[in-house]
Amino acid sequence: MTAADTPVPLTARRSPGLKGRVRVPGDKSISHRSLIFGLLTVGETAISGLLEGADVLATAEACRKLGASVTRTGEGAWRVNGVGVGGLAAPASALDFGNAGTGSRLMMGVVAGHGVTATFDGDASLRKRPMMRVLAPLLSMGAEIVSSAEGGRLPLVLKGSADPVPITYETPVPSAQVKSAVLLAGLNAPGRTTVIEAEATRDHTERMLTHFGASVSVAPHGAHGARIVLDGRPDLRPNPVAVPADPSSAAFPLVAALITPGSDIVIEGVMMNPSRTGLIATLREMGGDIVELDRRIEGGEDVADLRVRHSALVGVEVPAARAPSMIDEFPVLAVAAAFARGTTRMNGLKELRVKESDRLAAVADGLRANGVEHEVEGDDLLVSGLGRAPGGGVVTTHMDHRIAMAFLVMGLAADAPVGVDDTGFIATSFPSFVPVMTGLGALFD
Ligand SMILES: O=C(O)C1=C[C@@H](OP(=O)(O)O)[C@@H](O)[C@H](O)C1
Ligand SMILES: C=C(OP(=O)(O)O)C(=O)O
Repeated sequence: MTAADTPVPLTARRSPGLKGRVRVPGDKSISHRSLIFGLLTVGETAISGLLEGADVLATAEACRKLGASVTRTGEGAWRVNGVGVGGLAAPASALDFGNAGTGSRLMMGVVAGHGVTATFDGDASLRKRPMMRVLAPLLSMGAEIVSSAEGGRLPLVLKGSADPVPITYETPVPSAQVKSAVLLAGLNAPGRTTVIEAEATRDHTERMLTHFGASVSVAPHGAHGARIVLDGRPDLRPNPVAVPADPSSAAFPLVAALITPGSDIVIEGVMMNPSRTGLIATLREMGGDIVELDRRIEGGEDVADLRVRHSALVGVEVPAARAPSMIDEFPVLAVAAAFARGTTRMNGLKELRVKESDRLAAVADGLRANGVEHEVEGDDLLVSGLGRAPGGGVVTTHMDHRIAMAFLVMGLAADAPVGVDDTGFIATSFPSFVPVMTGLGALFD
């Protein structure tokens, strides 16, 4: 099963300066969570600005199978009537999460903390991804794996516990999905569930717990970490969610404008949550002209309109500690690095190997196909930028939306066109990518 039944290739070619104002779709992380919190709340949760991408639609369908009524009332406008913490229904058929790590792993946490059994499945990419990182703490909370593919992979049958054990869990990998799964299971545990992170990851679950009335505290832990403590069995209260624009999607027009001569664009309402702005910090260090206009609070998150102009970029070193705040942005940063002068060294990219594809390998292959000098040293990626990229390659996307979008961006400024073998998976996170980019003047064929 794939997002598109047959691959849809596309080529990007050298474009005139990008111009105009755009808004990218709602944040994927917050969209998944808004549906899941709607499921776990009795009463009606109204969501605006929901990302209507395939990943999030799969989560909506799973919420229905677990007992919620989920309806679309307009573009990005959704209503969820949930069952409340402890009230999950046993699903009558498998929960199919398609390409989505976030949806599947967060819902494993929800199921683990309820006395129901559910089958989790996904596409060929999701079936390859490690699930034991999430299942290990959930098993210690009382869940059981009834059956699974090798190594706890999907397809998987998970039996939850009606009376989960509150635990203290130190996450061995920097992963918001692992943290969130434990906290979601802990919602139905009688007592305090604690998650300790050595490196703090995106905090959308913690913020949403507070937004829905749970008692949760977050304290610093070590130099870069966090300690999160949740009181179990709250009565969550419905509260509307306004989903801000996704910084991980904004990254594509942003880098496109920086590398395409003559560009001057505005990207509206981009979420500026500090746990997500590592790319913007890095591009500014590289000399990127990114100006925040009208910084404000929308839907409980800092947002800003970003004015981005073509810039002469230079290579920089990206510290490993910054990786969690830009983990999905490395493919497009590698493209920006090709157009910079000098070497950009990106440290600590181990987690890229377990995304929709092995992104470290996929990015390296894409750079090679387009004549960009680079090296993978352990878990670090070094790109030797010449201020230009030869292009001329066709990139294998491996069912990975971010690989497809990153290399299409490269093609807008490369000497020769850049092709990607399949754009079908772009619909998982940014279904309007091609029209949004075309509206700015990007040339695709
Ligand atoms: O919690 C989330 O919403 C996400 C966490 C990250 O994954 P990891 O938890 O595996 O780092 C990120 O890559 C993913 O796109 C979304
Ligand atoms: C890694 C990603 O998503 P997920 O883990 O939800 O599949 C992503 O969107 O880049």
